[in-house]
Amino acid sequence: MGSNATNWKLEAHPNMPKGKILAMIVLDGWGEQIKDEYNAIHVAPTPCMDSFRETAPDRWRLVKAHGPAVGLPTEDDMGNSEVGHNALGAGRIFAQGAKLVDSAIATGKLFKGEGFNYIKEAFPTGTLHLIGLLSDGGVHSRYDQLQGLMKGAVENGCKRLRVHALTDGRDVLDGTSFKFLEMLENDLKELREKGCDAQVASVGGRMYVTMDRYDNDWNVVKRGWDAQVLGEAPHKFTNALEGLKKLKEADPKFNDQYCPAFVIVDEAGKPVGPIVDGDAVVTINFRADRMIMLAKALEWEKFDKFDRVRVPKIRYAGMLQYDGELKLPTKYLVDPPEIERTSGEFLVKNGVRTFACSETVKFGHVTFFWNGNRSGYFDSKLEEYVEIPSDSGITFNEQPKMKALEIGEKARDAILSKKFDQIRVNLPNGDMVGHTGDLKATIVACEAADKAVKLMVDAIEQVGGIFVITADHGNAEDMAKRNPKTGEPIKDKDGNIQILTSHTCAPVPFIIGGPGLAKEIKLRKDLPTAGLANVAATVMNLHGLVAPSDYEPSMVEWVK
Ligand SMILES: O=C(O)[C@@H](CO)OP(=O)(O)O
Ligand SMILES: [Mn+2]
Ligand SMILES: [Mn+2]
Repeated sequence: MGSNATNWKLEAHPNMPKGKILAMIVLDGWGEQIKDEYNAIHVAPTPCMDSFRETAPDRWRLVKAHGPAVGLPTEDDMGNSEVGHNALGAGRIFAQGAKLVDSAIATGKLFKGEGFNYIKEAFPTGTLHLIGLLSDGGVHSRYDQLQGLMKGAVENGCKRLRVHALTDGRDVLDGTSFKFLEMLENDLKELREKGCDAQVASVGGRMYVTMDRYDNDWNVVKRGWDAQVLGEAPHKFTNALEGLKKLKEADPKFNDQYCPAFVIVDEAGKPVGPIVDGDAVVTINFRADRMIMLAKALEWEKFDKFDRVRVPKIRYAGMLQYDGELKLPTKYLVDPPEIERTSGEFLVKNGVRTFACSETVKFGHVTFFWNGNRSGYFDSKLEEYVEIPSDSGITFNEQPKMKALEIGEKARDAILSKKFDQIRVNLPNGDMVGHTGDLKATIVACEAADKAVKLMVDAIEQVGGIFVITADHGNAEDMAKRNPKTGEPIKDKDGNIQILTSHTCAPVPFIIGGPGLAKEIKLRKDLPTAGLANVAATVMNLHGLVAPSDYEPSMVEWVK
């Protein structure tokens, strides 16, 4: 159903009252896991979060936050912020980027589409550049999709191929960049045997090169631009894998996420793959947030974020279109999921005044992702979105409290002002610090997030409101790689654990409470497999409204 045909009116709920101020709190990266020393949430003092389960166990449950429950291909796919917030906001499960690309490649549809035809025009005389995250994490990209794309491009006439690889270590174990680069080198060798001049052109770690988001730090994108487009970087090597090895040897603190940028040069010292006029470029990530800034640099004529020095005339396509509102990029290989009629839009159109807040690194999560990958307000008279600037240029284990307190205070003030019906926040700590793999810092991070929750819950007490607390996926609850059968942390011969920097497949808590929550409102017992997509209808009920019939069912009911 297109938005033109949409009936936006939501019926009043027969029993649940309207007009309660509702705090919608998302703890990023906060799952439920074995309570041992590698569970940072368990180790951290989190008296507020603990109290809900202890004092009102019937208002506490777990919900699914990974795999098919959030539109990902398989049960082995851990959750992530994009799919998690999409599901939370949309109230329905959409086949997500990962799945859409899989099927477009498997059916060959990708190679017949408008986007591919567009870049194909460059094949006879130009080079095809593929830029993106090199791992099988499945959060932003997947290696088998890159393989499929390279193979299909060569079959469709690509004669010269360059890969600009971004090492991961965040969605996969740190140190695996070597394995993936080796796989890539082997695949490129095979393509060369088929007559395509295929090589790695540049490498850099995702958090230091290219994959910034929400305009947090344009230097990150500039480093990538210099290496990928201009062929300039602080390090130059004739072989990618050797380059990676040398950088690791030279720096004891080396890790995949922050690998410095380097370019591959030929025997004469000339970069093998700068991007030049007449080339084609594809950004291979399917996930939007960390590709948007690069897409702007590649596509926008007017651009003042950094000096691009040289702007090549290229044919550029994204794996997906990353921003439907901005139509960015204009060309793309796979149609993104059409996430329409989100709860945010419904609620605003039914007069629910909405306040949303996070710090920069997660700001788009409670706005852009929540609203179905859509930027901006639905109705600027009824909405206010506040972004608190994140620290930039540091890894978050250096400042694990991040801006939790500031977010909590802003939300508290918004609650107490009574100017809003819904106050929605994302608290990034568990996730952002969890990704650093620093257990001690993650414990501090979880404590800070708990304090922020307390600020909001106390404010809800004062205004007689309702709170809803959940998370978008797991992360901080598990900082060690575990044996999948026993759940025991895997230890090496020296007894050291393998640090887990990634998200998890754990379920996440879902909690309701507050003085405005009538005692007749109960969590349903008949939805044991409910997931994040069930939250939107629940929240609509708590606002006194009946959810649209195609939404996943509400987890609450009125019991006399
Ligand atoms: O940092 C990110 O991009 C992802 C992990 O790849 O985390 P999140 O989904 O929580 O934003
Ligand atoms: Mn997240
Ligand atoms: Mn994360």
